[in-house]
Amino acid sequence: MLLQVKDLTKKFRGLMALRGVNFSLAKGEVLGLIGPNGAGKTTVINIISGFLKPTEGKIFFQGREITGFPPEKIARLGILRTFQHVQIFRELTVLENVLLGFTRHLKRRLWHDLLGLPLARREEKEIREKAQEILALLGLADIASMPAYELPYGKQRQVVLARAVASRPELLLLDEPAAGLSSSETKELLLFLKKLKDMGLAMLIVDHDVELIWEICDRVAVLAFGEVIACGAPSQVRQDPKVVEVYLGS
Ligand SMILES: Nc1ncnc2c1ncn2[C@@H]1O[C@H](COP(=O)(O)OP(=O)(O)OP(=O)(O)O)[C@@H](O)[C@H]1O
Repeated sequence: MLLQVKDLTKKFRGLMALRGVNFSLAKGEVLGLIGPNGAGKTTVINIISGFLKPTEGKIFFQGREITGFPPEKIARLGILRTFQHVQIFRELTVLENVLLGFTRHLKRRLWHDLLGLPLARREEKEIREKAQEILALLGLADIASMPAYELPYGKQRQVVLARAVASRPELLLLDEPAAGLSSSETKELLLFLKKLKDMGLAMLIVDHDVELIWEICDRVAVLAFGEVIACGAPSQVRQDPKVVEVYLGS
């Protein structure tokens, strides 16, 4: 298993936000996490990515326990999260934004720059080529030299995801990727996420757009009042009477 979440509990003062949450995610798998407002979805993402510590429970990544590790360390291990609000460098071009995604792999870079060694120039050329490759693969090549602020919101979302891909994560945690998008932008996002899936990237996706979730996810876990009330293939989960009652019915 790539990721295992075991008996996760989170208390915020008097409030039990999570009560014994269990689920796992295999390599290359796309898992959806849905549920009503306040169910605890963002809290799960915050704990996996190290932004919050659980009250109880453990997180394992590639067989290693990572519970309570700081966010930078978790990111270095290959778990990358995106936020509900787009975090983009508005003045930089699309290509430059994607180039920044490579910094996780640029350990030697600074020294070679300082010493003026040819390796730095060679490495930079290689990275530019790789960034162009990613943009081409994701259908963003034609906007590579545009400044990010000129792009519509939906495209900015895609650029943020392309930058995440450039850092070669093992697992992407997406917090409401479709929030604020129009229905045509959401359709475009779905195609984009399918490309990431075809690259073999594992993803945990939290979103209220259930159509997007049914389309892209291999399995879906439903959270209500801090508990997983159903987990399985989209076709099963969407017909589960409990899920219909607490989430879909409304
Ligand atoms: N830092 C915090 N301090 C206190 N309570 C919190 C904190 N973060 C979340 N909560 C509470 O924990 C519960 C779960 O919140 P969470 O944001 O994880 O839900 P969610 O399923 O992501 O909801 P939404 O779909 O509305 O984003 C809510 O009752 C929320 O008010």
